[in-house]
Amino acid sequence: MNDSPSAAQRRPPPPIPLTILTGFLGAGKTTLLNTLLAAPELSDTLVLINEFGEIGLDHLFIEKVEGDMVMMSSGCVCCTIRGDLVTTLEDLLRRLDNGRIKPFRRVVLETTGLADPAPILHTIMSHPYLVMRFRLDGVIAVVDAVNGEATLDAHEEAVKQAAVADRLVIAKTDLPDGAAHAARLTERLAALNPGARILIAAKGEATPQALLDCGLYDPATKTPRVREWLNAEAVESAHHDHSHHHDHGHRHHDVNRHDDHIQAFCLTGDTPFTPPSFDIFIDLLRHTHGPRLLRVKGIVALSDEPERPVVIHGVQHVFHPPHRLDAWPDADRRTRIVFIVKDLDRAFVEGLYAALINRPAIDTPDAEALTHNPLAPARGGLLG
Ligand SMILES: Nc1nc2c(ncn2[C@@H]2O[C@H](COP(=O)(O)OP(=O)(O)OP(=O)(O)O)[C@@H](O)[C@H]2O)c(=O)[nH]1
Repeated sequence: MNDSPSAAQRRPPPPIPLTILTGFLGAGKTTLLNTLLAAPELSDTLVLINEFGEIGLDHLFIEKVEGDMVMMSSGCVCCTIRGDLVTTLEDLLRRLDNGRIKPFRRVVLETTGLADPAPILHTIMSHPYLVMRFRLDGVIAVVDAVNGEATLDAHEEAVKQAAVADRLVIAKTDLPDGAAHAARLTERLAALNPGARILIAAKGEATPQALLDCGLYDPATKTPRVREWLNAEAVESAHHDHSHHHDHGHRHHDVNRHDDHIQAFCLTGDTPFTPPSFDIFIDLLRHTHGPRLLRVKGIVALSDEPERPVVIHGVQHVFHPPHRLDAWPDADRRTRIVFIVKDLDRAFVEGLYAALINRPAIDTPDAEALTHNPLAPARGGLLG
């Protein structure tokens, strides 16, 4: 049956994929963007530049479109965020819906080199309208092989940028200084963010195919790609390697090193949560440790419908509305949640999980105590 025009008009348009391109000052973000924009996959892309201070992109611009909008030599439209990200995105959607702007199919948001990407992810995910219109496709962080290690030592923002990324692009390995540092930098980045793929720009690895559509949904088949998105196996095996190094004293914990405040781990468990205990798990985590949760992604087994897991995605205290899948993506039926955290003890998260699935442990409240706590957050949480 055909939809009436009014029904078709009421249906919200498919969400637009939004990629966040980050990396420290001078790392090579614009250079990478220029290369990517030349590819047909990025035609009809809207580029948003969140510049800090002076805009050094004049070489990209050929034609003024309207206000802050410019047409770039690639044919893509570019806009500079001068004020608020939400206002800019809302304004762009209005212009798109009114046909006052060249239609775009994808958005790339280049952050300032000094940006902590977590609040940007958080802003988009927590906005009731933007979360419907945009689909967070992925975070790409560019790291400069020449200065990368020094930058990671000196700037916590750079560590956070690398830690929350889905893809890490190492630039400038074509320079002798860069080539010399590439192996050590790669190792450090892999320890910091074991779930992210590392791509070397000078080897031509940073292609649109490798960088785009790395979110949860495959836009072509419209099926979830949980396994690749989580990359939980990589996070788990990196944790084992890391413990091994600790056991042998090869790597020393340095409280002043930014990397040592950030860790990635995967919580894995066979026992499903009950829906109320899962709500409490997330509520307690975000209320007690919200700012420490740089990124949380997972697939979760719930006891009400064990064959239909829930996918979660959170940044700080904001969580995307959980999404029920029709089935498990593979034979593995375990809950797997990848945590990228700052100054948060893995044992706390594991203890909370154990308590909520009723695995007894010394000095840990059981699920009954947590779910029937009169001080616990009221119902109506993530799962309603
Ligand atoms: N040799 C070499 N130079 C590069 C590479 N990537 C970037 N550069 C150079 O590094 C400088 C900074 O690159 P940009 O792409 O402007 O870096 P950015 O991260 O956008 O910089 P900001 O916007 O200032 O934060 C430029 O001079 C680039 O030409 C690379 O892979 N190899």
